[in-house]
Amino acid sequence: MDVLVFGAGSLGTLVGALLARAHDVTLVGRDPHVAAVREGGVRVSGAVDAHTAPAATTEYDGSPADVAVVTVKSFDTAAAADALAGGSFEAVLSLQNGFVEETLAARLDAPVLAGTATYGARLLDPGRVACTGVGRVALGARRGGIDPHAERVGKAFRDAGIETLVAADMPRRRWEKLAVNAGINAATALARVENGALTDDPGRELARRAARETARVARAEGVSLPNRRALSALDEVVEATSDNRSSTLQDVDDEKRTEVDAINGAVVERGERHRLDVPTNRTLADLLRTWEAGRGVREAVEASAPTRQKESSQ
Ligand SMILES: NC(=O)C1=CN([C@@H]2O[C@H](COP(=O)(O)OP(=O)(O)OC[C@H]3O[C@@H](n4cnc5c(N)ncnc54)[C@H](O)[C@@H]3O)[C@@H](O)[C@H]2O)C=CC1
Ligand SMILES: CC(C)(CO)C(=O)C(=O)O
Repeated sequence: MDVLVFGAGSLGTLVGALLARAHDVTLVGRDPHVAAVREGGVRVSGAVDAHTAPAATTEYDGSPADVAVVTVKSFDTAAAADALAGGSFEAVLSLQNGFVEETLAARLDAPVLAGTATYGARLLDPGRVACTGVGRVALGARRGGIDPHAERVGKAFRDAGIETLVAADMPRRRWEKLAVNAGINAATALARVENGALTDDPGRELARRAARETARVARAEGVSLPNRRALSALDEVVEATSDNRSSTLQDVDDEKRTEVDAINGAVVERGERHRLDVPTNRTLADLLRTWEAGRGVREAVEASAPTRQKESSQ
């Protein structure tokens, strides 16, 4: 299978290098990483040991591929879709955080599959990536149901030795992952702690409040996500990744823009559609956006707009 991985950073390089064990893979990324991959391939260390030689480029040339895997940060999705628009793919798979599939689907002709990845990846140096935790890729039709493209892509991932589940309930799974990220990412980034710090109060209850709010918004969106399911997923991930520095904490460490808009910000935005107040997510989003504006990693943004309920009561 011909695979294009668009966004050869931490996750894209790990997944692309592993896929290259069984498929023809081309990474699209930036120098000096691309130059190093061209020179010596990708060395994977940590929980997985591998050395493969995918092709690599800084500019996608429109060559067709069976599947395009998108692994840019959520806020780069529209630009990535524009770059891919000239290509021909049997399917496009997003492994990103956030509800980005619609952005891809609006710009690309190919069927867009939803995916979640609980592998941990960290780009160490150009050409070197660490697998900081073996997780699982879940993928399927973004609106749920059985999809032949998902079956084919899932087989390709499994043939490359990637733990993969082809799921018919991706809407629920994406909201469940969002509840986990809403609970973990901002809290650990703002408190500058590893995920395990959320095992005990006050962090545990803070994370649970954000996750419960997220599950409530999911239900308002017509997705069946009971609080108990969101909270058990949160507990499982906190325990399984207790030594991890969340991706948002890593972004704060590196003084880089975070994915707050795709995580807590998305809960606030979707909640407003249903006149639901989500004070914990709103506060976490406003704090992270304040940090981003203060560090100049994004233009100053308006604080989250007050909910309509508040406006109507004024
Ligand atoms: N790193 C991890 O362990 C995991 C990451 N994710 C998700 O995967 C997505 C990517 O995360 P990371 O890999 O950590 O981010 P990253 O920032 O390491 O990788 C994204 C890469 O895409 C590249 N890129 C962006 N636009 C490009 C363009 N137009 N042309 C070429 N290259 C371009 C960037 O230069 C960067 O290297 C995020 O949504 C994240 O939440 C999900 C699970 C785990
Ligand atoms: C699951 C979790 C929270 C692991 O750290 C993650 O997805 C992230 O850091 O973005």
